Amino acid sequence: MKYLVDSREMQKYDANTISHFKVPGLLLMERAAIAFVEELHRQNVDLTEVLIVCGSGNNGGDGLAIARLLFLEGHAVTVVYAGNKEHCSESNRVQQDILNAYGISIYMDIPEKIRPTLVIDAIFGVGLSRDVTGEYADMLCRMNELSGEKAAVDIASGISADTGAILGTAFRADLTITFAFEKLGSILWPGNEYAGRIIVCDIGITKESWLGEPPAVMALEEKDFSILPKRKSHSNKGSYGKLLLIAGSVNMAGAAVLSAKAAYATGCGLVRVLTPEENRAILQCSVPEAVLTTYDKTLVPEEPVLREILDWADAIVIGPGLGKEKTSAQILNFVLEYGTSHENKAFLFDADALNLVAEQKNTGVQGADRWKNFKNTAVITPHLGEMSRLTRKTVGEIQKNLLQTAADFADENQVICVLKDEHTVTALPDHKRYLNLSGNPGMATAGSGDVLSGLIGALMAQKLTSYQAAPLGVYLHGLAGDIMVQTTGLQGLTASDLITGIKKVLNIYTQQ
Ligand SMILES: NC(=O)C1=CN([C@@H]2O[C@H](COP(=O)(O)OP(=O)(O)OC[C@H]3O[C@@H](n4cnc5c(N)ncnc54)[C@H](OP(=O)(O)O)[C@@H]3O)[C@@H](O)[C@H]2O)[C@@H](O)CC1
Ligand SMILES: Nc1ncnc2c1ncn2[C@@H]1O[C@H](COP(=O)(O)OP(=O)(O)O)[C@@H](O)[C@H]1O
Ligand SMILES: [K+]
Repeated sequence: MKYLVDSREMQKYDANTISHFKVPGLLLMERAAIAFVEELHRQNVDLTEVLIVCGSGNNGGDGLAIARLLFLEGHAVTVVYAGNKEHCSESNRVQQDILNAYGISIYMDIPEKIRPTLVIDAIFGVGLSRDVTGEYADMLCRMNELSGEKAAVDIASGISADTGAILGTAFRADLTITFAFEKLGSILWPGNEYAGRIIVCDIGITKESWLGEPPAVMALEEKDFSILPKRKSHSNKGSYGKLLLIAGSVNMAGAAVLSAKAAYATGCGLVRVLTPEENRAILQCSVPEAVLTTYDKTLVPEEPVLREILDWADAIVIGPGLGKEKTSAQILNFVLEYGTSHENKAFLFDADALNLVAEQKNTGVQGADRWKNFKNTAVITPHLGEMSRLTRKTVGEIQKNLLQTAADFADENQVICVLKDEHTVTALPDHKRYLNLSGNPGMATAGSGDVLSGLIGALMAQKLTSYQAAPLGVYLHGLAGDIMVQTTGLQGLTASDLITGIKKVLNIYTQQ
């Protein structure tokens, strides 16, 4: 597990290191500058002609210290100060004095005709507090247009460290060398397009500096696969969970097929599919391992039938390709009612199950979102369009604040909200959030979400808690895409490839 920080958290951890652990701020700044310069060398950056633009805060202080180190190594360095030299942080003032003592000039504007091989941006870091305008905006535009590689100190200036939003104008880096922890804004879109390669350097601000208050956002890493269910020799299919998939409609059998295949690929012992009779032939041919219960598309199965198959299951996934017919809505309502009184079952709502809940909620149907009352916290897996219907926010609004939207929904609805995007957010109702770092744009392909719901359902059926299964499933799904894209390429990656990918990833991580 690694942690990702926003500006408030990073500033607090900086301050804790300085005030609680008595590490002088200037020492941290020196370590930051040394780490930055070492990384430039490690990355073989051309240091023939360096331009470094520094602001008046501590990010600028880092920049001034970096300029001095490069100058002392014998490189040609031009230092430009953006802002008011007098209105600066204490450490920034000290760094200015050191440069003056070494006789290093500090210019107030970018010299004409400069042709740098490297442009370093040290104007704003995590202290950026408002839109960049006027001379600062003009300076950033000119820096972007200059020749040479572009490197940002800590975060590209103009990017919100919290949301990744461009606050007015931003520096477009090829490389961001960041300190202590990765900043959320460099990972979230559109900030990720301004960060370039991100390298994290230790400067002595560690977990101790959290003083018991860890960052709210985490990202899973390969070592977190240690909780994946493993095969035991003394076992049978009943040992690996029973998953009920309520999926597929007359024109959407494929969603049920993909979900069921993904669940078996994830090691589920038994998968049963509840689907309209029309899908029988295709399901039996495509997933002969699945058990089927079918219904007449115009007639809801009798209550005892529904109750029997729900009682049978350890985990229930409802939604992939379900359609929005009356029968689908009636089955969904039965499941929502059943869930309120069955705390030993795990539930996942996806796709049309979410669209139906949204429709009912938005037309004022009481209890449309009864998942709020589930004792065993339910998982929901909306993509941005489904989230827009559920929240009545536009996709644009949601994208601007992906983390907060998912977290608010999780809290208000007491569900685990898996908001699917380039970096999927999994928000738990206790304020914990995961940002997924695996996956690739090849996964933006039909059926990819159906694979995810079958995968998470299978993990829940194998007795991972919903809190474990949702973020781990998202991470595994992304890695399945990453492993397959190496042979399929981005365009060629299909949802079916992801199923092969799941097997490959599990083969690697459950044998260790
Ligand atoms: N000792 C430490 O704590 C360590 C910190 N470290 C480094 O410090 C960075 C954080 O430093 P920071 O907190 O000083 O904030 P920073 O990013 O320099 O920006 C603040 C300055 O920008 C200004 N300003 C803001 N927005 C503006 C706008 N839109 N337009 C115009 N001005 C604007 C603001 O002005 P003001 O609002 O006061 O008028 C203020 O002058 C961090 O990212 C890391 O690189 C490391 O060295 C490790 C040790
Ligand atoms: N650009 C991307 N990078 C990484 N993952 C992506 C990208 N685009 C989509 N995905 C992933 O692919 C899946 C798409 O799900 P969804 O839109 O529900 O597909 P479908 O409805 O076709 O099954 C999600 O898990 C999402 O996170
Ligand atoms: K910067």
